[in-house]
Amino acid sequence: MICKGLGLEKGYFEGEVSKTNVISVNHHIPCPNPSLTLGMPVHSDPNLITLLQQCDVPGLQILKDGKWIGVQLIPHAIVVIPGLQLKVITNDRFITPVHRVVTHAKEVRTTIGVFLGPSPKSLIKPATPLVRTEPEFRAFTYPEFLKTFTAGAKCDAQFALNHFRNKA
Ligand SMILES: O=C(O)CCC(=O)C(=O)O
Ligand SMILES: [Fe+2]
Repeated sequence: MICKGLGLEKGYFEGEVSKTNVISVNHHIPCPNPSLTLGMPVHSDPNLITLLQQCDVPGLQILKDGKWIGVQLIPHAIVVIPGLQLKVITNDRFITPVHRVVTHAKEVRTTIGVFLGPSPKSLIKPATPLVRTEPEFRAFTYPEFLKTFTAGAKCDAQFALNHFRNKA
């Protein structure tokens, strides 16, 4: 579906670019005063794409126009979060949302995330059909990206993207 929307050949995201598959279960315990702590800090997912199964307790928020918006709870729906590699490969067409998880005063929140990401040897670069003049990013391997992303234990998406961005 993503390939079709972008005009890329079917199966473009199959193979090395989506070879790693990490399943993570997040168990957010209640916090009597949710203003004191977050369930998960502000971040952008560094992988290719994340598929998230929420439960019936709210908590996930996306930053939009400087405001935190709660992600709606729809029973059995999967939340699709484009990761930073999708932003690079689509040459900035995809937005990788900044998100966080707030705590709930009383309820436990358990979610299941499937994180699809590139294999270590996969070379990440903007897809040629999506580049008009110059690609926005230079080619890199996923381990190179993660090293920059996690430098100083910061998980700073803008820093990592700027590091690999071709300057005008
Ligand atoms: O638990 C959630 O709702 C979101 C988790 C998340 O953003 C992540 O694991 O990257
Ligand atoms: Fe996330």
